[in-house]
Amino acid sequence: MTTTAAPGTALPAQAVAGADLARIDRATAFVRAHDTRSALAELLPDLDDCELTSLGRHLRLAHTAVLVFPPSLEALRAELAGRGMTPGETVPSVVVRQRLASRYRRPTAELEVGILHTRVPDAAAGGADEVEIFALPVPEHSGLAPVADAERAADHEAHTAFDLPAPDDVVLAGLSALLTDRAGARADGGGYNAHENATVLYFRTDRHRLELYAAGQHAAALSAHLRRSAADTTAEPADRLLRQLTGAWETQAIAVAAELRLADLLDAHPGATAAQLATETGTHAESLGRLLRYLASLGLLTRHDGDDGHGGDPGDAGYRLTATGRLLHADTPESLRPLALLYGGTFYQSFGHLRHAVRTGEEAFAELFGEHHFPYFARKPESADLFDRAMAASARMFGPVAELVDFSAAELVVDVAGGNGTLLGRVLRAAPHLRGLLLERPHAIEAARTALGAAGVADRCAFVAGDFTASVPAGGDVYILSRVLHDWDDRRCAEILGRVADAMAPGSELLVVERLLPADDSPSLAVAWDVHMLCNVGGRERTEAHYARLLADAGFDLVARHDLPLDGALLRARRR
Ligand SMILES: C[S@@+](CC[C@H](N)C(=O)[O-])C[C@H]1O[C@@H](n2cnc3c(N)ncnc32)[C@H](O)[C@@H]1O
Repeated sequence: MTTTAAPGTALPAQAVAGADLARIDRATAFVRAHDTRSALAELLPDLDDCELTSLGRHLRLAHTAVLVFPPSLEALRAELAGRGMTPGETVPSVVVRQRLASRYRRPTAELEVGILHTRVPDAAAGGADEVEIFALPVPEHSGLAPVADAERAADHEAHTAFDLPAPDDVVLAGLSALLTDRAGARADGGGYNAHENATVLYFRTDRHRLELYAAGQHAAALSAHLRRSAADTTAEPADRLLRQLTGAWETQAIAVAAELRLADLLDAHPGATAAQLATETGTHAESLGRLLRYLASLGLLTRHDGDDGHGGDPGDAGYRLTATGRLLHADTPESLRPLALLYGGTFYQSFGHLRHAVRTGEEAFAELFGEHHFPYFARKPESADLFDRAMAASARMFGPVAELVDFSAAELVVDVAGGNGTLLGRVLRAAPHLRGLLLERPHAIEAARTALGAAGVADRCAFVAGDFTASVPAGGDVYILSRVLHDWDDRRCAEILGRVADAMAPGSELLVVERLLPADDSPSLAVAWDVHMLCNVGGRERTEAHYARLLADAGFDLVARHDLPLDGALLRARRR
């Protein structure tokens, strides 16, 4: 199935998508707002002042880069001209084209990626003055819309480039080591470009992709960098299996860090030692030091030797958060702390009974705790609250929904089993004319009312305590089922979809948010979550084709699919 916009949401044939223009504008704004030093500080927040100063001596901000999908290069040039930008000649891309071909298993001939370099008017002094735009034209009916959707969601190719005004092998190797060992970046390939006589090294951080561009050939630094890039996939089988067998230890180490609020403490006291953190948390200093070292090896913290600069006693080491570790901070928007506590707590216990689920096909959770997880959590307010917050923790998945769907003609959106209202809140904030209705089990209604109150939209929202297998409120223009169907087997899904279909008028739209199992062997978080559903919920993850069948049987046509962050997907279905 190709991705199509729902009726009423189609863009004029020759318009560049708003999401692409917004990304070009962000890249341009970055160049306008940053000199080399501030760009390094923003992109590599784990480095201290001294390290940033040293990096700044060797690097110069060169450009920011984005990949966009205009209907044609002419349409893109017209948009850029409107922004006072006149790109030079379009140069064919080799690297990005190749990466897209292997990522989406498409022939390179289908992917005519061009590169446009354009100067940025009013660029900041001491920084870059250029944006590099990779453009893959996606004319109507080209069949490339799914590639565009997936790339817009994942942003694999956006990067910021720095060049080395005075490159040599030693400097390049040292910069590469600093980025990987200290700044939490991963080596992400690179190469020698004989046409330009330049060596390019790529790095990926949790937030972004960086390029180091050095004139000349630096074979030793490049081959060390490529070895680091390949390290993950070339590990010995026994080494890889041993690492996998210790996965449960990682879950527990992270859960203990979350419980002790180490991220909150390290955010307030960067560089704190094990002894200082032990005093704050009332723990055993030497043992906490060993946990901190493990967390650093997992990439959640960076470790700094004591002030003598010669290694010192490990107990004197100070610790700082990486971007990954910061996600455990309790007050970060979209904090993953609740998920760490849930996966290291109740769901950890039930995963210990996975063999029961595999032997019998019944969920291990119910075998261990005596009931299905929804009634179990409902009886325990603290656990129910943790579950709601853990669901909201992956709300990054919902980010693009309000942009992808045109709600302008809708008046009422009904979120069926909307949890604590995170998605509905985002939709209502994005469309101020819209009213919402959230259907939930009685125990979850208060949490939703509070969360939507905090989001400032509760006055436009009705809260209905009910059971979606009995009935779903009628009268909505758009209905949402987010991460609901994966909780149930096909028979129960048919029942839920039947009640939703009963409530909906012909032609109205149903939005389904789920992780989709890939139809092939592509990696996806859905594969692991499918086992989680088996073990803990009694549901399953499904392929797009499987959802299409369930929807069709309940009276819906699946009309579009958009990829979302965190391997999520938005399926758009129309009531027949
Ligand atoms: C996995 S959560 C998803 C919550 C939210 N839609 C989201 O994406 O964050 C599933 C929700 O289904 C709700 N639920 C379970 N059984 C229900 C029922 N019979 N009627 C209404 N809601 C139900 C649960 O309370 C829970 O909040």
